[in-house]
Amino acid sequence: MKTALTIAGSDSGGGAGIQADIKTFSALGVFGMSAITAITSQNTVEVRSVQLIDVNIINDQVAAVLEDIGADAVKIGMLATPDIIQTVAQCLKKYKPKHIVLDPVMISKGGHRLLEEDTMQELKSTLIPLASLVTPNIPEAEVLANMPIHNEPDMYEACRVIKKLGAQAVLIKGGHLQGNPNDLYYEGQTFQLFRGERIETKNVHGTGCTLSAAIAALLAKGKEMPTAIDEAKDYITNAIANSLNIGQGYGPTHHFYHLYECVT
Ligand SMILES: Nc1ncnc2c1ncn2[C@@H]1O[C@H](COP(=O)(O)OP(=O)(O)O)[C@@H](O)[C@H]1O
Ligand SMILES: Cc1ncc(COP(=O)(O)OP(=O)(O)O)c(N)n1
Repeated sequence: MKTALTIAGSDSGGGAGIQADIKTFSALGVFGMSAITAITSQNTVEVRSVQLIDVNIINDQVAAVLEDIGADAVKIGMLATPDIIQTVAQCLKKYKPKHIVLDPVMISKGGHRLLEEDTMQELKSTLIPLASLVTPNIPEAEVLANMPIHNEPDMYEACRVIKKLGAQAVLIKGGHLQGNPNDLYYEGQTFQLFRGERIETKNVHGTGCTLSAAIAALLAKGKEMPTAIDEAKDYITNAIANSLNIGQGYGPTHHFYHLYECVT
């Protein structure tokens, strides 16, 4: 049984964060474990409050898991402060997991900041260089690349800029652009565009979390990076197509166990 550890925030609404990650790991046949960095009180409409977890508790969660069980892949989500980023980076340097997928969560779909202002530089200098893959959406890529992204050609330039921050590879997700949601992968030599067809739905809460968790799970299962991204793209597309109409706002993308057959 392959294992994956998510180091991220808790979403009480169940659609994003460690809840989305664990559901995705399980749906893809990987044993999921979690180290919680923040407790968020949220639903499909809003984030009502956030309680950050003490860095010593974050460190202990990661150490407890990696010293006993280990992890074939690590997925990183919401890390709200420089101290939390430094703590997680120290753990990654100590335990050296083979695959590290970093989803640079900054703002929730409902517009709530999940990353404090002074944390961006720490993310760039301390954490991104440790990542096997960093998976920004368009707004996050604009911040990381310090440039506007209006179209796919801009995505190519932004990939080059973000790659220079030190990650082994970059995947800029195209869902926030007009037109089809194509995602662009760049590992420093060549580009690969993973094409999608837009599904008209408001139920896109947690799509980024779910995609990065699916990539981590598939890497844990031994898939090469482009294959992992390709199969994770199929997974998230199916999840969106089968998403749940629950709550008043952005519904969650549903995690079907039968999707497991779609990507194996
Ligand atoms: N309406 C949609 N239909 C199909 N795929 C989508 C849709 N919106 C986003 N995606 C895909 O879902 C994943 C998450 O993308 P995106 O929404 O851009 O990131 P985030 O959820 O982090 O904001 C990407 O693979 C993207 O191409
Ligand atoms: C605890 C927590 N982590 C991440 C998010 C981001 O989820 P969402 O707002 O749906 O954005 P994407 O996952 O689609 O990038 C969150 N809301 N809460």
